Amino acid sequence: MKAFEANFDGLVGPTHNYSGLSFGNVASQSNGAHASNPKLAALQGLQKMKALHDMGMVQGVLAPQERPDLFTLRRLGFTGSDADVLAQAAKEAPRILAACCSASSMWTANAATVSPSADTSDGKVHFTPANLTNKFHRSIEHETTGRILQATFADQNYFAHHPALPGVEHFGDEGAANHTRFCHGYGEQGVEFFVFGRSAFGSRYPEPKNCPEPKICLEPKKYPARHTLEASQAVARLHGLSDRHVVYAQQHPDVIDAGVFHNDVIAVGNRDTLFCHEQAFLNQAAVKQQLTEAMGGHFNIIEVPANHVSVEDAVQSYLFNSQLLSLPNGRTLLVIPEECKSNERVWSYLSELVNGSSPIDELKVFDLKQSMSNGGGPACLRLRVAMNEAELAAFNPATRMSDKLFTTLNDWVERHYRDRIVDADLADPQLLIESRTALDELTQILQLGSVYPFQRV
Ligand SMILES: N=C(N)NCCC[C@H](NC(=O)CCC(=O)O)C(=O)O
Repeated sequence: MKAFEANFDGLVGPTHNYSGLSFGNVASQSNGAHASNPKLAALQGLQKMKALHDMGMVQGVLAPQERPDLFTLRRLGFTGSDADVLAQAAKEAPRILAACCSASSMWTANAATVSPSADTSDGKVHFTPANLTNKFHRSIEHETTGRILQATFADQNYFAHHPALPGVEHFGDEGAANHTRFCHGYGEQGVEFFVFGRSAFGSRYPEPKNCPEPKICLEPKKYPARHTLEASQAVARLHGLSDRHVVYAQQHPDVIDAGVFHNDVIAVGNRDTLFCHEQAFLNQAAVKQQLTEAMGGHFNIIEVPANHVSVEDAVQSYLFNSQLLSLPNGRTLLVIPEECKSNERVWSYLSELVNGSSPIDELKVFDLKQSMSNGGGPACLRLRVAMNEAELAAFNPATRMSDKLFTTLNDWVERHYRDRIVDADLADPQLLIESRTALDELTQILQLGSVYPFQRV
């Protein structure tokens, strides 16, 4: 049976804004005071989804979340009417209000970890929503994310859904941004590659068996390591993966400290190819060896040297936060953000790459500035789900990109979204009403059912 790798992009929500919420994410920290344009952000995302659909790729849409998140604000003791809760939070705890208004669920690379059915012991596609514990504004996403995923991949004959891991730092899980599934064919047994930033139990307890030596569990010195080895091991266990088809690697602490807060900012993989920076991983030579062996010796590694592209250039341009796609015509495409074009060292490297003998045949550039200004590039915006034909026929067809859905969603954005949001707007009760009205209509368009807390009271 044929199999494909689908991309499910997160639709940018109506409250998309820059609040400087993510310590360790350079773009987020530097753009916190800027006004945002939610309408433009959503339209930019839809453009990319449609372009991939037009190229014959399987493209899906994952709905945004209910923001402002009144449910969480009430859990934190803010009371009264919705307007009272917003006013009280704005007055007493503006940073908590900002965190409850973030549209950060747009970056669906962090929505979950997905294991295709060819890799799992029960032969189903497994989803574990990421608990995203390291950042409060992200830690409130996973329950609704789980409901949206279950409404999108509902058929239990083909899809298995797990709850997020325990919401403590020991099991910090950032989802597919730190996970790559390599394979020789999307429908064949693959190799699942988990990248972690630290080991949570590595200090006082015996080293986890997968930590080859004590020094591997070095802590980053400046920025947080959001994802732990133990979280990755738990997901591999839950998904029923076989040990010899799983490889773990630690993100080099120095690149985390340079702003690589997820592995997909310094590496990307597809089928039998890994495209990464030469300083991405601790013990990179051993990691490459393990991957090559797990892939039966047939594995391409495009390793970018620091003297061509520095880690700083990689973080500034998001060169590796690109989508590495096998097109239906057999060619390999690299989808990159415009920032790659404006960085001359990166652009000259890429020009050599596609004109040389590398597996990458062509480039496609997108303007994703609204998302990029918060540290999210092409790869952040999508969750990859490899499916065979039976699974493709089983997922919610209303979420699959088409000419009709593209028109419907563009019209929906034009009608419901503001084109400017600044901090003060987050407490505006009118924004809450606009957001809920939009999302209620969206659950009809995507046929999701009542996935939002405001629909379930
Ligand atoms: N690389 C991947 N896969 N995802 C990018 C996530 C960016 C997100 N930014 C934010 O959440 C910024 C929100 C703000 O500051 O308003 C984060 O740091 O988690």
